[in-house]
Amino acid sequence: MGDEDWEAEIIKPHISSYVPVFEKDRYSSGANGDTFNRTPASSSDPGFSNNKFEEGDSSGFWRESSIDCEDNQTRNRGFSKRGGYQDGNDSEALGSSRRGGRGSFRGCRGGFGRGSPNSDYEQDEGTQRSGGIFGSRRSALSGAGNGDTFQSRSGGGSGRGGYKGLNEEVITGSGKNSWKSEAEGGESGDTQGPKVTYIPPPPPEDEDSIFAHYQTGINFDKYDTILVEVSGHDPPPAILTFEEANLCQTLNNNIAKAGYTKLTPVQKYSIPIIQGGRDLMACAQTGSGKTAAFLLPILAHMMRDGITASRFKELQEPECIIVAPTRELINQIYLEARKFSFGTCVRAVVIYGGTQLGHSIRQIVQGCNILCATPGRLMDVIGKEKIGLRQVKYLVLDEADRMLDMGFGPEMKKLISCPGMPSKEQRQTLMFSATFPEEIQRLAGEFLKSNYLFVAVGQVGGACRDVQQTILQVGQYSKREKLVEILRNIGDERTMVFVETKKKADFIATFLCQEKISTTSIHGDREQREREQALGDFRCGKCPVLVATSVAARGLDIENVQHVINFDLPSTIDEYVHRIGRTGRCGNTGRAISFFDLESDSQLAQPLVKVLSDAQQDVPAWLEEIAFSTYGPGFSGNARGNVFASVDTRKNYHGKSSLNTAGFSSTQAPNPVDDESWD
Ligand SMILES: Nc1ncnc2c1ncn2[C@@H]1O[C@H](COP(=O)(O)OP(=O)(O)OP(=O)(O)O)[C@@H](O)[C@H]1O
Repeated sequence: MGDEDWEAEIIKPHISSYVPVFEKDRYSSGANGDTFNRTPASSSDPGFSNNKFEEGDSSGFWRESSIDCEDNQTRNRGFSKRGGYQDGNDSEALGSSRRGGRGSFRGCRGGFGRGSPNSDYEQDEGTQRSGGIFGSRRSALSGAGNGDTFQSRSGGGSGRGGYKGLNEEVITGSGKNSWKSEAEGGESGDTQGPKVTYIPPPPPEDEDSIFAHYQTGINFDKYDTILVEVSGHDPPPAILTFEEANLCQTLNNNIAKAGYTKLTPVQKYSIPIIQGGRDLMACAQTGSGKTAAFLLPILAHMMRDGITASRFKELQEPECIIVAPTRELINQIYLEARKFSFGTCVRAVVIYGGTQLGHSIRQIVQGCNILCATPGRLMDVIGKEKIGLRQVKYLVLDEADRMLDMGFGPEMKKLISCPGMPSKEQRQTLMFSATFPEEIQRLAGEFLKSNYLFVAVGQVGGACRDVQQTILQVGQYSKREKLVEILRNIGDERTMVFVETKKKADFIATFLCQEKISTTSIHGDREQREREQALGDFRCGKCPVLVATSVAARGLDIENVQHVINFDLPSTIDEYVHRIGRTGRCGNTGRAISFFDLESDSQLAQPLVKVLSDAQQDVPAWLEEIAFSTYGPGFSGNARGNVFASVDTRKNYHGKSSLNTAGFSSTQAPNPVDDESWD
C-alpha cells in the first residue's frame, strides 16, 4: 500500500471533517478564543458539531486508535501495534524503546513535518539566499504551496530521508545538501506553506513581572539529602551558599528579587564547575533549578570578563548560545536569562521557529550577548550571516539528551562544525538534563573537552520524589471515561494531560470541552500563536486543563501544576520522567496518574517498576507481574545495583558519593589524558 493509500485511509469522514474545520473555524480565522473552553452553546457551533464525538462510542476515533491510526507513520508501516518502529509524523513522542529504540529514526520516511508553521522564509528580507555557508537551499523546495496547511503539515513527501524533530523543531535529511532550514519550510520538502507572520508579544518590561516567581515547596529543604556524585578529573569543591559564588552585586540583587535564598544541589555543584571554566554534563531531577545553575555562572563570567556592548550591527557575535528543543522552553530560558541579567549590560535575545524570521533578525541586530534559540532558527540566522560564532565562549545544550539524539544530534553537529565556531578546546560546553542515557552520553564526548565533569544529582533519569505516582490499568476504550472521572474529582486544579499524538490531543481537548471541562491544547500542529495562547490560558488558570503531546513534556515550568495525567503512556521511560516532572517542582508536591494499557504498554512495565521503586512509590502487584513476565525471572524491579541508575559512562573509576550538604565529595575519573579518547 502506498503512502497515498494510507493518506486516503486516514481521511475518514469523521476525522477529516473534524480537524481542519476545527482548526479553520476556531483559529485560522483569527478568532481570539484560543481555547476549547466551550459552553454548552458553543458546542453547537458549526465547526464543532461536525466532529463525531456525539457518537460517543468506540467506532470513530477509538477504532482508529486501536490500530494507532491517528499516526500516519504507523499506517505507512502497516504495524498494528506499537513495537518496532518510530513514527515521525503525527506522534510527537520521542520514540525509543517501545518504538524501536532511540536509534529508531533510521527508518523514518522523512521529509515530514511541520512545513507550514516554519515556512517563514521571507522575501521581504531580501534574502533569496545566495548559497551562504549551507549552499543553496531554496532549490531543494519544489511544488507550490497549496494553502492547505493541515495537509501540508501532516502530509509530507515520501522518501526524502528527513526527520521531523518529534518535539518541535525539524531536521531534514542528513545527506549531502539535504539540510534545509525551518525558515524555508524545508521540513516537508515539497510544499512551501504560507509565510509565517507571527510576531510574539514582547517580554514584560515591569520589574514585578520580570521577577514574578512561585514559592518553593515544603520539600525544598529535602533537596539537601539527595545524593550527589561528581566524576571526572580534579573537580572544584561545591559551594553551599550564594555568597560563596562571589557574584557581582547586580546578580546578587537579581537572585534575591527572584526569591532565591538557597542553592539547590545542582546549583551547588555546577556553579563552581562552570566558574572554574570546566565543561560539564549535569543530570538532576526535574524542577530542581538547572536553568539558574548554568545561567548564573555564565552571567558572572560575562560581567567579569566584559562583553561586546550592545549596538546595532548586521552581524552579531554572541558570547553565549543556548539551545533547547522546543519553542516554549527556549522562551522560558530566555525569560530567566533576562531576569538574571536585569540591570546589566548583557543583552539576551530569543529566536525560535513558528515566528516571523524578520522579527528574529530584528531582535538580533540590536545587540546579542546571549542567544537563546531552537536549532532550526539558529541555523537559519547563522546561514543568513546575522549571527557569527567567533566570540562564542559558552555553548549550552539544555535537555541535552534530546539535543543529541537522532533528532537534533545531526543539527548540533552541524552547529559545532560551522565556520567560526570555536573548537571545543576554545569554548565551554555545558549540558543539562534530568535524563541522560548512556549512549547519548557517549555521543556527547564529541562536544565536550575530554576532561569534562559529570554531576549526577540523585539518580540519573530518576523521577522527582515529590511527585506521587499512580499507575492505573485502563484499557483504551475506558480511558475517556476514566479521564473525566478523575478531572471531575480534581476540580479546578491545574492538570496536564499527555497524549501520544497531535490529533488525539485535539480530540481529547474537544471531548473534554463537550464534557464542560475548560481545556486547551498544545501540540506541533498548532500555530505558534495558538500554542502561546494555550500556554497563557493554562498558566493563568483560564483553562485549568492542558492536553499536550510530548512537545510540552520537557522543561516547562508552570506554577501550580498539581496533576499530570498520562492518558497515553509515552514510548520511553525518560519521556515519562520528563512529563511527570511538570508537577512537583522546586520542592512542591504533585501527582501523576498514568493509564497503563495492557495492549500497548507492557514494554514499559519493567522500566516503570524501576522508576517507581527508585522514587519510593507504591508499585502495583499487577505491574510487577507484567514486568516479570515480560523480562523473565532475572528481573527484579527493586534491585538497585547502583544507587545511580546511570552514571558517567567513563566509569572506569570507583564510585563514591556524598550527601550534598556534607560539603563535597567527588569521584575521580582517571586523568582524561590517559582515558580512552572519544575524539
Ligand atoms: N535556588 C532556588 N531557589 C528558589 N527557586 C529556585 C531556585 N532554583 C530554581 N528555582 C525555581 O525552581 C523552578 C524550577 O527550575 P528550573 O525550571 O530551572 O528546573 P529544571 O531543573 O530545569 O527542570 P526541568 O528538568 O523540568 O527542565 C523555577 O521556577 C525556578 O525559578
